[in-house]
Amino acid sequence: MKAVDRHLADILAAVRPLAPMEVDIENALGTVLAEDVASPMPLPPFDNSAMDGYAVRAEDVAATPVMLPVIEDVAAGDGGVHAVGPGLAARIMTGAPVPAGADAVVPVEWTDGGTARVTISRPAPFGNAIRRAGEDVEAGDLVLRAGTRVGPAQVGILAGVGRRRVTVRPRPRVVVLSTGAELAEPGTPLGAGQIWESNSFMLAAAVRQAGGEGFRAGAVTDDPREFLEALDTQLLRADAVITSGGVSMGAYEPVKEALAPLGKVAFEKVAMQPGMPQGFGLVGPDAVPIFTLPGNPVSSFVSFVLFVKPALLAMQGLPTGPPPTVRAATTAPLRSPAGKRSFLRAVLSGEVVAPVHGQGSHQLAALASANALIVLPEDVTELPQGAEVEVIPL
Ligand SMILES: Nc1nc2c(c(=O)[nH]1)N[C@H]1C(S)=C(S)[C@@H](COP(=O)(O)OP(=O)(O)OC[C@H]3O[C@@H](n4cnc5c(N)ncnc54)[C@H](O)[C@@H]3O)O[C@H]1N2
Ligand code: MOO
Ligand SMILES: [Mg+2]
Repeated sequence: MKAVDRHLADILAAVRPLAPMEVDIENALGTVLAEDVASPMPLPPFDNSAMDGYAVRAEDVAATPVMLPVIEDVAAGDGGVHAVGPGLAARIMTGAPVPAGADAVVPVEWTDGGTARVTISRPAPFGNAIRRAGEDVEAGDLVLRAGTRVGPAQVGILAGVGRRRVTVRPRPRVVVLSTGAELAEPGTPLGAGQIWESNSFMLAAAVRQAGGEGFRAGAVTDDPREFLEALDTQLLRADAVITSGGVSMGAYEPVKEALAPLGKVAFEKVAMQPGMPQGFGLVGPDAVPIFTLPGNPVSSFVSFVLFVKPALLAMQGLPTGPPPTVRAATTAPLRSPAGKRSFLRAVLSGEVVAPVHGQGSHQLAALASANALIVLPEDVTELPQGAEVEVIPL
């Protein structure tokens, strides 16, 4: 059997970051920046008021109460603003440029709110309520680095430095193709021997959570020709393909039967539980990565976490590798088959981790009740309650 680490290493050696492309910042959410972004100018670009009030010279309001003539109103967006001379004030609004000569803003609450003249009841020290040019960013400063995942705040600063378009690595478009004659669409009635199809929904959601766009291509039956036709069509829009089912030792294994003869996908037994039957390769004229995951729902989920997600991160130009782990003490004794790495579904809370009831690779409800995977190494078969274990938070 192939080692888990070897299988991941082979996959990561074969996948490449997607080509960068320019997008409108409105479509940048969730992508990864492929360029460093600098600000062309200081932010704020000019000294401006932090409050609604009066722009004054601090020395003129050192002794209060004091009455000052108001020379004009300065609103946010005003251009040619007059200087504030000694003994004068300008009524100013939040975000408006601080007039030359003024060095403090008196909030309106400390005044009588006058328009022709204002009486100020409290001194405002030098610099009061003034936001200085360049306080956030100096001209030329990097505000975002290549490799940053774009969230709402990153979209905001892109706009804030005047960018409309930005170069990113796109979200990988991943087609999820399920196989199995027994599969019925959720929301439709079940026939005899049928179950509702869940893997394509779960895997498409996992793709989205990993920064990609997941497309469900629906389920095909156990006919390898039907599978190949569906694959051919889907390859046109896919940066990667995930299949579920049809890769084990049965008489009807459409994925294996269709792809094995083409010699592009290596079907292997990986030394893990669940998720032993695996396949990976590059298919079609564009050498699109394909992950052929086992059909048992928990097996396909664990396979995604271990192999597909790291590959999707690499395709987005992000640092990648095995899923990050933490350490915790198990609340129950644990068992694992010799020679296989086990991934037990568990609930992690702080320093302790409790395996959930139902560790079968078909037990999707048990998976849905878990928030972590306990990792038991290949050479471990038993651990007592309280032992420290490695845990993958989900
Ligand atoms: N003789 C052997 N039998 C099996 C072996 C083996 O080594 N020797 N391996 C077992 C293991 S481990 C796994 S995992 C499964 C993998 O099977 P396949 O990848 O071929 O998947 P299927 O046979 O199509 O389905 C397995 C199981 O999962 C259910 N399934 C499949 N697709 C979906 C879906 N989209 N949504 C919900 N459930 C799905 C399917 O009904 C089966 O119950 O093989 C073992 N057998
Ligand atoms: O390895 Mo299968 O993936 O246990 O159920
Ligand atoms: Mg099978």
